[in-house]
Amino acid sequence: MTTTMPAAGTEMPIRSQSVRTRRPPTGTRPDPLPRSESSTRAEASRPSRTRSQRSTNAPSPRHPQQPDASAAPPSHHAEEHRGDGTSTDPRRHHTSKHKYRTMIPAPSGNYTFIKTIGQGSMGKVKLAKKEVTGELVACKIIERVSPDDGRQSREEREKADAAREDRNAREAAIVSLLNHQYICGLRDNLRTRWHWYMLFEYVNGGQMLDYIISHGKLKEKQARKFARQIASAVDYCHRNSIVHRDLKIENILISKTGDIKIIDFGLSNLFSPDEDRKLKTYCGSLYFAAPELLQAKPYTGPEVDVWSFGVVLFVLVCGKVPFDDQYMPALHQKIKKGAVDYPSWLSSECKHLISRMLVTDPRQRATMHEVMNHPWMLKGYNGPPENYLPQREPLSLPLDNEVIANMTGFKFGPPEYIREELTKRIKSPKYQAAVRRLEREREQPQPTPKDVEKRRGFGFDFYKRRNSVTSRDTLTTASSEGLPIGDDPLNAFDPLISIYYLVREKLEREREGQAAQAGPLAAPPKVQVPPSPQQAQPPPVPPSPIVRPKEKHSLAEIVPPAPAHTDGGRGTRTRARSHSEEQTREPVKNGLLSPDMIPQKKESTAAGIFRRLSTRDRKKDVGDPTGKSIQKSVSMRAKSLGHARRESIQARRAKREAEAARGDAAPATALPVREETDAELGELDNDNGGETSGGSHERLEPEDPDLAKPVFLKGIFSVSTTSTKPLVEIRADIKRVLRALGVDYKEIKGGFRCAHSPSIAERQPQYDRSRYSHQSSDERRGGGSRGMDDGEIKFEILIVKVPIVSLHGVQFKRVGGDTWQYKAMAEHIVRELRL
Ligand SMILES: Nc1ncnc2c1ncn2[C@@H]1O[C@H](COP(=O)(O)OP(=O)(O)OP(=O)(O)O)[C@@H](O)[C@H]1O
Repeated sequence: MTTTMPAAGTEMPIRSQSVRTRRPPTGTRPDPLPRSESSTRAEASRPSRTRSQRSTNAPSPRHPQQPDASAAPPSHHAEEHRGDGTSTDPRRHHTSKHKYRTMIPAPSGNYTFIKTIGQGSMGKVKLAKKEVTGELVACKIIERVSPDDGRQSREEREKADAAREDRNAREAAIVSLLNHQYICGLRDNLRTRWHWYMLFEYVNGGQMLDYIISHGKLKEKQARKFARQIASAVDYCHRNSIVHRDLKIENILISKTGDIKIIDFGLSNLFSPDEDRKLKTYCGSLYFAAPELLQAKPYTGPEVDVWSFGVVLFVLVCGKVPFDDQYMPALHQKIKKGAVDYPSWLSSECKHLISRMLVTDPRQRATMHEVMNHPWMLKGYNGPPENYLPQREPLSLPLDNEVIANMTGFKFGPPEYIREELTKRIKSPKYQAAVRRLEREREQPQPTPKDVEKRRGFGFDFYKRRNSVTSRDTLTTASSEGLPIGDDPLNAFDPLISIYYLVREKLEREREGQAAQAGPLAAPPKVQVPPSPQQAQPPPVPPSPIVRPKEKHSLAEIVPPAPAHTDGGRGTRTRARSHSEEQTREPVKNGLLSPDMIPQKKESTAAGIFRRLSTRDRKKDVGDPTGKSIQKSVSMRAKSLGHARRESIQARRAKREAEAARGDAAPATALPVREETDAELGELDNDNGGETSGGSHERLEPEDPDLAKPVFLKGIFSVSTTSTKPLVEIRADIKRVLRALGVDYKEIKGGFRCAHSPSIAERQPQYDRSRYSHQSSDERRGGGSRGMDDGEIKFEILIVKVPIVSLHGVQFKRVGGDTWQYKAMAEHIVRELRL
């Protein structure tokens, strides 16, 4: 296929690792510029607006995906003052204590910031509340302009800013189109003169990383549940020609229902099956980066996600990364060699799956199809994970103008050009041949369940190495149907076609939403599309209504007459099965489930997950031969909600008292969920969580009695330890340990906000740019000194109150900084606390 489209392969280089080269302290040498910056020169040279134009801060309402074209990156020397009293001079802006506004006027309504909940290399992530509805969102704030710190010339800064602008627009465009239950959804998107504000659904169950720090590795059954959800989301992306490129444990959050949500599409891009449109940006976290990225080899896309997914899976089941070294060149070598030490207690199936994903030769590496159909993934389920891809038909002419007009954010060019290119692709012999092949398949009689099993790989010998794989079928069979990418006209045939589908589906969703708001009579009936033979999978099920992942489920959909663990049995495209895996598997406890009980069902599901997560095999922890398993002591004390429920409160109390009297460690208790109310969240000061004075001196009782109050547990996964000690003592212990470890802290409501700059000896591999050939996260962001000092980690320690039983728990939450340094510090603190 000939093309001049800049869809894939001509992307902006981004960064190499997000574990994490932090911005160097001001005054260090400038980072080298990303390699392909030249392609954004046109963007960089875009004229800045006049003073009067610039004074209009709030953009006009527009399609959320569509950046505010009027908010062009400002001149670096512009200075002006906004209506909200903050200076818009970039230089002042970066030094001002009050960097960000307290409210943002997004297209769908105003949002008020509550507090900072995360810090990435892009900037801060703040919890915000929509004024009208009270909905909580996570607002990712990305600066558009590098500060003038004297390290780069004006021209260099403008080039870097222009490249960053493209990447931000692409991230916003991609996340606004994705619609998947395991991908964090974009609620709103606003671009002002100085910032992008991306408002995502707030994922409030905590980070997967925190859970692993608290509890150690997961049982394989639990890891499988998460792995299937990750596979579902990744396959959905790949089939839409999108590669994430930054899959890592930090980018997996847990929702309140105990399901995963993938975040951070800041490094994602479109990919093409065409050999001549391979990607060339070497990005992602070093620990999770595929060896071909370290070798700067061009790649198609999906294969690098498969590698990172393999590392994530290893972390889930082992509680540590498979490749680790304090010395970065040695770490590089380990990754390139791909030699992994598998703990003896890992099942052979799990080992085999990971070893297929961590194959250094990308042509030999498992495809998503193989991963999703691997026996380990299928164990306990009737089939591979559902990818929740909507049903699609091949494209035909004429094309929809409205859809084309909304294909923005990817630098595809003007609508007429997109139309022309799409038309070319649809008329191309390759596309037409693919459509004919699909039609032939559809005309064939429905395959028997046995046939389908064979096709889906049940009969595939996963334990035999495939010797005869070609580059093409290895790299391109990301489809869970087994159709090579580039041969399937419906999925990942071409990035332009994929985006056309995604935009069309988004517009349909919006129309449906509007119709639903207008009332049930106005809502058009949903069309039931019979599945194609290709879509039909065993076991055969009666046709069900089409339901999108995020749509409300009818009672019938929520409570299917399916047996437990049946999520995968009906094919990867059968949208009727759009309820979550957990919902499917959760048995109906009695026959009396009524529609108004459905929300409670979700909560009980969450509790169920927690129960399963918490009942880990402690013996296996002890048997970790590597001695590196995370937080052994903590997990040894972990105890499940199931246990908590089974034991009477009185019995537990008596036991605790006896243990306390003996001086034993108190058992950690898995906790029922209680969400913070909006009112509680609102009590926290903006950005400082209600913090008071610095913690350089110890007070047994904080001056503000409110500070001493524990916060209620938020989410379901994060309590690392519990203690029978009085709250005052726990606080004093924490302060003692923090001081001993040289951690700066501030008391905030319910706990401590901490910052620490690890010593050289404490540091995980540091990414010395003079030796590391890839672009850093700083470069991804376009340079500048925003963010934390090199090596600094920020985290919170919250003392949470365990409802029902009178225990307190200590919860850690990374706010920013290197993940693995944070992990090491959190483990150290917990060890020292000896709760
Ligand atoms: N939707 C969300 N809900 C809750 N917390 C979130 C959400 N999105 C992000 N966060 C928090 O903010 C942190 C940083 O977010 P994110 O990874 O998107 O930013 P980033 O600047 O791209 O980071 P990185 O440097 O890792 O690329 C996350 O680790 C998480 O703790």
